[in-house]
Amino acid sequence: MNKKIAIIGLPMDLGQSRRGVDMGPSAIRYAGAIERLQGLHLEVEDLGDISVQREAQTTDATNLKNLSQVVQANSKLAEMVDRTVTKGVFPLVFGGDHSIAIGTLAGISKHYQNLGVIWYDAHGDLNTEETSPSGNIHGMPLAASLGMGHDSLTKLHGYVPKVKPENIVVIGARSLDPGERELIREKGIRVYTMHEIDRLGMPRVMEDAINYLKERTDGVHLSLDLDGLDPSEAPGVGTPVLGGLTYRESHLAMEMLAEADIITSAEFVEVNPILDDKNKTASMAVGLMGSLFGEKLK
Ligand SMILES: NC(=[NH2+])NCCC[C@H](N)C(=O)O
Ligand SMILES: [Mn+2]
Ligand SMILES: [Mn+2]
Repeated sequence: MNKKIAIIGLPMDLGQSRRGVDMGPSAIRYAGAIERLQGLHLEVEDLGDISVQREAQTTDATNLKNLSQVVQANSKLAEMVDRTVTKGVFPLVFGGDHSIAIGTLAGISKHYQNLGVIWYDAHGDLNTEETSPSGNIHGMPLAASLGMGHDSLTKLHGYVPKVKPENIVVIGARSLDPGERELIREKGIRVYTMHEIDRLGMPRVMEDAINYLKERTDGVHLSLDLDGLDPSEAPGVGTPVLGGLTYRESHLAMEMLAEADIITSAEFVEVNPILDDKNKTASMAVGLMGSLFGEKLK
């Protein structure tokens, strides 16, 4: 794995309806992310937070909430991530709601022929403005990256699509809207729902996912939504869904990714310190980061 890491924060909550995820980057830093990575002898540079314009520049003539602000913030993120990858540095992005994956993927994907994506999440985030039950853009980033949805989201950073359906693996899904299920079926996206994880166990699921991606991709982005974890352990998220992954399973998943050495960029999103219990969810994000970057007990 790349020894040089650049941290980029995007303190944005405009892709969903609850205040608080804009404080995610501070909470993750406060939980000791940088020290943890430095402890692994990695060279870490914190590029700070991207500024977010809260007021709309134009009135959006769509049912997508805060579209112009989300596009503006994501365009800045795409620029920064693009520059980071160009320098040969590993981009590590702290959110913010999950709509920021649109910008992260836009900045990364042009550097690869076949970028793989691991979407670690309770949700598919495969809605478009037609299928979304909420109008919240954080439920749309994976669809947008596939080239589906509103033009200003799909065309962000100047090219479409960012990922191919066969290069995506979703892990931990347990809340999928009807339109998302249809898209998964239609595009043949590989999804390990909680059902497969319970039946096969995390070791087998990760082994499968890693082998699958290794065969077809030349880089893999990890997009980790903390609501993939069970809310009893990770309460600091805006859209909790019961029946989720444990912290232990998630650690194992990260350790297996570290061993396979396939991850080339990552983001940790949806940490909401206002809903959290003593910064526990942010601390879990940091713990998982440790494992992802090769922390070992012996
Ligand atoms: N990144 C997330 N937490 N996404 C939750 C999405 C929830 C729901 N599917 C929606 O479209 O509104
Ligand atoms: Mn998500
Ligand atoms: Mn989610």
